[in-house]
Amino acid sequence: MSVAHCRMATFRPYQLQRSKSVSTRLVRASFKALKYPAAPRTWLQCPRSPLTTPRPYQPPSPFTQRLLSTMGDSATPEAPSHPPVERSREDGRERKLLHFIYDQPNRDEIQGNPAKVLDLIEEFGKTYHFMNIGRAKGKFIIDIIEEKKPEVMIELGGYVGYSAILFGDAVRRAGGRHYYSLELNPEFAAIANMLLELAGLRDFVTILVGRSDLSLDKLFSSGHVKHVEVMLIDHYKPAYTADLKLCEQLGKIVPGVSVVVADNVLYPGNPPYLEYVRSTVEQKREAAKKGPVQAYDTTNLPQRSVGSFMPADATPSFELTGNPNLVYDSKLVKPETTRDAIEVSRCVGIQE
Ligand SMILES: C[S@@+](CC[C@H](N)C(=O)[O-])C[C@H]1O[C@@H](n2cnc3c(N)ncnc32)[C@H](O)[C@@H]1O
Repeated sequence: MSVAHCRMATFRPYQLQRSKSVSTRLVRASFKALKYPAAPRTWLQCPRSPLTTPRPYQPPSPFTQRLLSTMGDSATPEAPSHPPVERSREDGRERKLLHFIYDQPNRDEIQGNPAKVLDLIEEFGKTYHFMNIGRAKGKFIIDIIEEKKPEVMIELGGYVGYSAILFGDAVRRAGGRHYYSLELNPEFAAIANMLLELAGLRDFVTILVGRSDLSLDKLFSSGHVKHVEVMLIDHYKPAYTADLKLCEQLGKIVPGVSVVVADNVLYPGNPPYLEYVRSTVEQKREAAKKGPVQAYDTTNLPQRSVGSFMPADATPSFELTGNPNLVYDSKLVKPETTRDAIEVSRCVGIQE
């Protein structure tokens, strides 16, 4: 691998500091929202003794506001002056799922049975929409797991653990050693851990909470993961290309070994990612002449995707060039029953 194209990531302590303070504020905000769920306006206006008067409401900083606006009412530290708004996807459905599953009368039969936990997630998914990959697209990924028999599989974007249960079980059955699920939202991670526990996969699957790029860097630098065998990308749409480039420039994409699967490439779609994995080496070398970039490519991405999960002006934690010399055999795989598809990119060579 050429040294010129394989610059190590430049770590910026500023980025880490920023993400730490934001997560601290998020936790505080979540507790505040839980403590004062739906207090009427008069609640704030009641005369109080100086000892019990709440501190004047401090609005969050603009950065935190933008981050929180991507995460739903339960995380928004608004002054408790009006009832929470019911918005789709932000109505606590993930917590309701946990109660639904843990309230099953036959929990002893479910314990240790990944298929039964998946069935229950799907059953509850008839009432609420969940962002799970589903069985139809999942079947193709299970085929890849059975073919490649990865020792370790990584997923970017774990949500409530559906894909970690589906593919973690498949990796274990194929003789693998471990599954890492990288998830930004600690509440989703906590729910996923409870469902993994019920599925009997808690020891096999580790959820890393935080930004995927920082977690990937940690996994590689700690030696827990030597290189990418099978990786599912299913998280912040602008980060698909950035995180793949990070793996490339750290030397973790290996010809003949690494298979990268990206979800939602048709709906909501990910044109910059498809363009990157389908480009020739010459096209990528030309683009890389600009030098390392520390920004997400959001060209032709739906605005909704750019503002989901992360603030719309978020930037990667590292300067990125990728490795333009890597050659992929990249194909769309679309089940008949879904309108969406996955992109399966196999690294097949390195062009010097
Ligand atoms: C589509 S869902 C994942 C669904 C899951 N793979 C499944 O099929 O069950 C996307 C998840 O990615 C997480 N996410 C978004 N941006 C992220 C980031 N930068 N790092 C890690 N996780 C992220 C979100 O919190 C959300 O839970």
